[in-house]
Amino acid sequence: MLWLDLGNTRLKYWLTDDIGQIVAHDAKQHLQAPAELLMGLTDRFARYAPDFIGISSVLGDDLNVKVSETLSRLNIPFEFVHVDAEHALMQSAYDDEQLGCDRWLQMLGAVDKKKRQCVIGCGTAVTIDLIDHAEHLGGYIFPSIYLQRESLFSGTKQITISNGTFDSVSPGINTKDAVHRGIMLSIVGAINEISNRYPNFELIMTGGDAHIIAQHINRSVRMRDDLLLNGLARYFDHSKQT
Ligand SMILES: Nc1ncnc2c1ncn2[C@@H]1O[C@H](COP(=O)(O)OP(=O)(O)O)[C@@H](O)[C@H]1O
Ligand SMILES: CC(C)(COP(=O)(O)O)[C@@H](O)C(=O)NCCC(=O)O
Ligand SMILES: [K+]
Repeated sequence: MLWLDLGNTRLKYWLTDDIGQIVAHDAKQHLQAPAELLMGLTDRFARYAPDFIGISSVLGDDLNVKVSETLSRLNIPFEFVHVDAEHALMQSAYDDEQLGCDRWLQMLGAVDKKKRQCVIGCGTAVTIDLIDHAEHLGGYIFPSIYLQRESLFSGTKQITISNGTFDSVSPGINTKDAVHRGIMLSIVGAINEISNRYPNFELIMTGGDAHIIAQHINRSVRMRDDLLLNGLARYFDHSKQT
């Protein structure tokens, strides 16, 4: 199988064998041209001859059409995931016409009907979703640390910071530190607030920036780099059965 995750910043793919083991995977920035990036990967994909392609995309209809055109050349059946608030594995209170398919799949990949869970996706946006015994209660969307920095840079005259590291949440005594630490505190503070409000929810993190953010969280956090892939596998496994 070939699994594709088209996020706002990166295209990730995983090739798996008959028993679900990953035989190849990668993550690449697509610069809003995922179809062109995929075109360059088709030889590689064809060599593994997957029998099916499952896709999660949050890039919208126009780019999805272009991606479909590129994938059609492979002559391998493919299918985009559609969010279903009434899925057998997880019910959701969220408007399923609006819920991002990556958020939903990450939850589907984590959901356990015996648990209370808080799934934190750290990509182009940071998302925090609450699941109570396989019922999605809803969640929150924040700009990532990088988007927050870009908005300060473009919305102010005296903040000219465009690089630096997010390594602390102590008070800054210069602009560069104040910017990076303030941004990190906004996300860490939100996660701490959620974990105070929902003390019995297990914190689960995934996404490109999960490791940077997790360093500043005092509670134990379960890192799950495989959540979206697991969600894709569960989704298509289920749709084959029904
Ligand atoms: N302006 C930026 N500078 C540096 N890295 C960035 C910037 N914007 C995004 N990134 C990186 O891109 C990655 C996006 O994570 P990922 O989980 O792949 O997100 P998405 O699913 O939204 O594409 C993150 O690791 C983040 O560090
Ligand atoms: C919230 C997101 C931008 C996160 O995307 P990502 O950071 O993974 O690229 C995406 O899931 C999305 O576009 N969602 C639609 C809005 C919603 O979930 O309500
Ligand atoms: K957007």
